[in-house]
Amino acid sequence: MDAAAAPAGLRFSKMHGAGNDFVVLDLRGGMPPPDAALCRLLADRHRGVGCDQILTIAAPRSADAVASYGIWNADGSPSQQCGNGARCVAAWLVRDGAASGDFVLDSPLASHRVRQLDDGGFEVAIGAPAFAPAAIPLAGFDREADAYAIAIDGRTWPLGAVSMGNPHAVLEVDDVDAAPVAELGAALQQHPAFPQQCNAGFAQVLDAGHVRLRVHERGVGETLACGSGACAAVAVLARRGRVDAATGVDVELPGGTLRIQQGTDGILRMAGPAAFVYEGEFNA
Ligand SMILES: N[C@H](CCC[C@H](N)C(=O)O)C(=O)O
Repeated sequence: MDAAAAPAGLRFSKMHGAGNDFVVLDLRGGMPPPDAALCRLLADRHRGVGCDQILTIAAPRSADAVASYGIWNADGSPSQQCGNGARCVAAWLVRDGAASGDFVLDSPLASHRVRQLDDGGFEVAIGAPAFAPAAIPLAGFDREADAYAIAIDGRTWPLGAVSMGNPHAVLEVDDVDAAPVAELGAALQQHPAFPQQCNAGFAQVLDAGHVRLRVHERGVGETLACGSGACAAVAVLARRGRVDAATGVDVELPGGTLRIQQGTDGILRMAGPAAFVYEGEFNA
C-alpha cells in the first residue's frame, strides 16, 4: 500500500475527542467518500497521517440538520455511530461558521441534537439504547437480558450487550487496569454472537455516578476514549441498577472523562471535549 492511493494534495483536519483521534475530510465540495484502502492509508500511523477513525462531512440529509457525517474505522470498515467524532464534527462546523449554539447533525442512521457548552465542549444526543438482540445484533439469544453468557476459549463471560447505533458488548470488571482488553476485546469483536462484530467495553463501577472504562473498538483496537462505548456502558450498568443515568455518570477513560446523562425521553446525552490538532495536506 503506498501514498499513491491518496489524491494529491488531499486536505484534512486532525482532531481528537478525549484522545480518540480523527482525520476529518470535507466532502461538501464534491470529493467522493474515501474507499477502504484510502481510509487504511490515512489511518496508518507510519505510512499515513494516523487516526482511529476517518470522519467525513457532507450535506445534511434531514430538513433541520446543518450537515451529515460519515465514519470509517482504521481498518477501513464503516460505522454507524461515533460519539467522540460527532463532537469533533460539531466543533469543525462551528469553526467553519456553518453552525453555532444548538444545531442538528445527521449521522449515517439518525439525527442528533448538538449543544455548544460553555467550557468549549459539546453535548450530543446520541440516542436511546437498543437492547433487543435483533437490534444489536446479537445472535443466539432471542430475549433481552441484563447479561448474556458468552463462551470464549472454554471460559464463560457475563456480558451486557446494546446498540447505540453501533454494536457494543460491556463486561463489568473489578479493576480496568487489570482487564484483558486486548485479547478479550479482539476475541469478542470476532465472536459469532456478534454477526456485525462489536466494540467491547470493560467497566469498573466506582459509585452510582462514576465509572472507569476501557474500550477495545471494532476496527481499531483499544482507543483512549469511545463516546458510544461510554453511552453503552452507562446503558448496560443503569439497566442493572449499578449507576444513576438520570442524574448523570462521569465516565473516566484513559484519554479523558465524558459525562453521560439519560433524559426522561430515554435519550442518552454525552458531553465532552473536541480539539483541533493541525490542518494538513496529504500527498502534497
Ligand atoms: N469503532 C466504532 C466506531 C467509532 C466509535 C467511537 N470512536 C466513538 O467515539 O463512539 C464502531 O465500529 O462501531
